[in-house]
Amino acid sequence: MQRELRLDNVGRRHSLRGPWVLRGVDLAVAPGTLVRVEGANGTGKSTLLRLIAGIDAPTEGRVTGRPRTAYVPERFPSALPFTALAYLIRLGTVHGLSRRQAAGAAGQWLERLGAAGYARTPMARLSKGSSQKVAVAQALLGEPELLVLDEAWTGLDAGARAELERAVAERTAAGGAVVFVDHDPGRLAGAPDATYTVRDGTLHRRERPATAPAGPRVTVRVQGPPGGRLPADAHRIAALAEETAPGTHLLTVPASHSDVLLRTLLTARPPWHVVSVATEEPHGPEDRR
Ligand SMILES: Nc1ncnc2c1ncn2[C@@H]1O[C@H](COP(=O)(O)OP(=O)(O)OP(=O)(O)O)[C@@H](O)[C@H]1O
Repeated sequence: MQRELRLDNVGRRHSLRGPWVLRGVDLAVAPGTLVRVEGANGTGKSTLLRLIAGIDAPTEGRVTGRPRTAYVPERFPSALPFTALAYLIRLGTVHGLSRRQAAGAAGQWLERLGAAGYARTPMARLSKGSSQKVAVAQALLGEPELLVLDEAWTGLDAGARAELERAVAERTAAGGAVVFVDHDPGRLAGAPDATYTVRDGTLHRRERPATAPAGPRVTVRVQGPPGGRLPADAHRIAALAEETAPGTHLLTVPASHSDVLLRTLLTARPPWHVVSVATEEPHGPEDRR
């Protein structure tokens, strides 16, 4: 993702004289960042996410810098006349993949989300959870520069929930941006670069998370090749990076991001040696970022 998506003085109402759902919204979503959006029921979170995803247009104001975007809506239209795989291949080609690439990516995402067994099931016959996996897969298969997730974890089983957290970490590590709403305050705890609350028809940035728990973190001690510099991707993923001795680095990441960090280090050229991995529970407010 090269540019930041910007919302400038954006407002949305659904009819000419109807109430404004949102007004005066300014937001910049920079490449590589994870943004959480919170707010009480009916305050306009989904409205905002549809504007960010580009499937709805503002009544006033401007949205600029649109990157390649994918979206998991709050309600996914599952009664479609396709099998899960056929639907994903079709969506993949819409996202610019060849049929072959789309089939490969679709199979891979269904496998990762634990839904490979449903590939040939008609969408209309899928359970709510399985159809949610297809909704998630369709957004991930084109490796979007901006991923917009509206309650995307709802209805997923534990394995798929963890896989989606990993996918978010992968997207941001690759320089993409992710904007999400989730009712669980512990979702991707400690990972968002910014948290916003929708309140009174507009967006408020929360400078320091007050209520969201920081969540468990993982510290990874790594040793680089002689004279090696910490890979840039690892720097980006890590919340904290400290060189504790020449060539030895202590990296701290939210637990949801640890797999992606380890993969980045182990697949670096030349690879880094992982000396130790430890999970830390948060201690209290001073531990939050
Ligand atoms: N297409 C529409 N036409 C008219 N009003 C709408 C439309 N879509 C949303 N609204 C109204 O806009 C307001 C905000 O809705 P929105 O779904 O964005 O809230 P939300 O914060 O996502 O809610 P929830 O937490 O319950 O999902 C609500 O009052 C809703 O009734």
